[in-house]
Amino acid sequence: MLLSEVVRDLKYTLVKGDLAVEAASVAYDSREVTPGGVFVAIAGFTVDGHRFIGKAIELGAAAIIVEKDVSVEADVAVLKVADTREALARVASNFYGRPTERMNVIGITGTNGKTSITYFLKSIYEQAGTELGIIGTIGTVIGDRVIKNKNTTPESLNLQRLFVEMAEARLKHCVMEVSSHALNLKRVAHTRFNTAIFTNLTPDHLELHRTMDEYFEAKALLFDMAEHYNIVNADDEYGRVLIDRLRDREPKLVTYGIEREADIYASDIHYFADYTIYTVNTPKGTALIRVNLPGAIYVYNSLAAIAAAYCNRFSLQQITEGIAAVEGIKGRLEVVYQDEDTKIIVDFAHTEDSLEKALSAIRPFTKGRIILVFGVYAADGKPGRDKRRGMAKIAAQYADFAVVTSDNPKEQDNNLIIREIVEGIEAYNGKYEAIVDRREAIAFAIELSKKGDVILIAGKGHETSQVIGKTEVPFNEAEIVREIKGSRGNLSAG
Ligand SMILES: CC(=O)N[C@H]1[C@@H](OP(=O)(O)OP(=O)(O)OC[C@H]2O[C@@H](n3ccc(=O)[nH]c3=O)[C@H](O)[C@@H]2O)O[C@H](CO)[C@@H](O)[C@@H]1O[C@H](C)C(=O)N[C@@H](C)C(=O)N[C@H](CCC(=O)O)C(=O)O
Ligand SMILES: Nc1ncnc2c1ncn2[C@@H]1O[C@H](COP(=O)(O)OP(=O)(O)OP(=O)(O)O)[C@@H](O)[C@H]1O
Repeated sequence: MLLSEVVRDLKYTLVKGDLAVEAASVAYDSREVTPGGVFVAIAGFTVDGHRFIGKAIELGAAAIIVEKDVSVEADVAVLKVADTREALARVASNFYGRPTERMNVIGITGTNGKTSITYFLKSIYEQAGTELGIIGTIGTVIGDRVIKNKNTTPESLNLQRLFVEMAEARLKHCVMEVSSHALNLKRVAHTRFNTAIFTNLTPDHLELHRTMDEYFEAKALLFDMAEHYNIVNADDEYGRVLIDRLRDREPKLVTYGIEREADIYASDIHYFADYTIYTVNTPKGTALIRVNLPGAIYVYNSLAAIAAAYCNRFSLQQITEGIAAVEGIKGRLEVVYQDEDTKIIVDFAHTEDSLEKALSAIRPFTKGRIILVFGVYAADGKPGRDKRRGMAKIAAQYADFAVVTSDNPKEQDNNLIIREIVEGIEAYNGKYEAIVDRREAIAFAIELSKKGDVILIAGKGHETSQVIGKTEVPFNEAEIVREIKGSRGNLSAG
């Protein structure tokens, strides 16, 4: 493709060189530049990509896109733009032939529930005989293939490439999780969304966004991008702020909820230990829904998926069958062990709100105690301390006993993290034991449990490794539970 085509609709100043050259590839990492490629220099959080222009030229770059003044002697084209992250998204979309112009893309943002919604939607599409690709925390799913993503929402260049892979696999529909980081860092700029969904907003990622309002404004960006529908949770405080902003505006606003008036809402909800039954009310009629996951959170998540499917013209029968066909979601209140005495559940809850919701979903069906095994990963500083304190408070108030352990301590001081959590639990008179090694902590909880108790292992969900320092060590909680339990009992999942 000619460089002039690659930079179509990009606002730039041509500092040197000309655009009538072939552009063989695009890279935002100098180490990935190939001969004849375009290198986009990004000033990152750790290093400044402009420092690696020399390296990119050594590897054969034909063009460089920068946002700073640079001096380049080599015979390459240099284009200066206002924001290279935005430029990367434009160039990536052009280079891959603007794939989302021929695709139906549904974007989901919000603190919790995004992954679950992608799986409910995939199932509805499948029941109706249509394939839906997924991009999110669990990876990119294209048919039977799961590709690991470095980020929940990949960098624009990787993202546009994934859309092309979906198109090559003849997928015309994609649902993706859109993180607030991605919106701020322009990873989804120049992606065309048909529908946008807002789940909820509770404290998380405050090390990057600083305040809840900043965090909200980052999420809100998605709702200026969707072309046909904006779907918003009417029961969420920030959802209602968004609704006020989006009402009487294009695209069409569709609300969902349980408590407040909404276009699509649940009534007659009956909660059971492993599933929930409710009536969904839509402008086109009602239907009985069975969700094979417990708790109000999965009523909300399934409602969001139903709203998106409704907007995309699926029938109530297809919707009902699709939701019922989801037997469970990896690491989401997943029962990894059950016998007549104990139930052991693994869940991805890693924020204050999600931990509270996960514990609340389990409580009504627990005859004995809830023993919670958890740690908190959060960087140092006030947002990190607040998160540890907040989750400790929930543990003290909603669990009967907490085994405090490590999550993904990364390069943080694990003992300090655990000490801060323990202080938080003590402040609310909670019962606890602190065991740094997560496997030992799980073993301790199992040893401690008595007939009727439920063990909730929270924080890592579907993840199969633990990051300690810079090392990623294998850590599969379902397998670990099975090993500890040996051949006793009856494994129900994993
Ligand atoms: C804090 C953050 O968001 N960092 C993201 C950012 O990295 P960065 O700015 O630190 O990059 P950097 O290392 O400073 O490098 C700057 C530039 O120089 C380039 N470089 C670097 C070295 C070199 O030799 N040559 C070279 O060209 C790099 O490729 C890069 O383009 O840009 C990278 C490329 O897009 C991202 O992969 C990276 O995500 C990191 C891995 C991350 O952990 N991000 C998290 C916070 C995140 O984005 N999370 C959200 C939400 C998750 C959730 O749902 O909870 C997500 O969407 O994943
Ligand atoms: N609607 C909800 N409201 C609050 N908490 C929820 C909701 N849905 C799920 N959760 C809790 O949050 C955890 C993460 O859920 P899920 O993976 O669906 O969210 P997510 O938005 O994809 O999160 P992340 O971006 O961190 O991957 C679940 O394991 C559960 O404990």
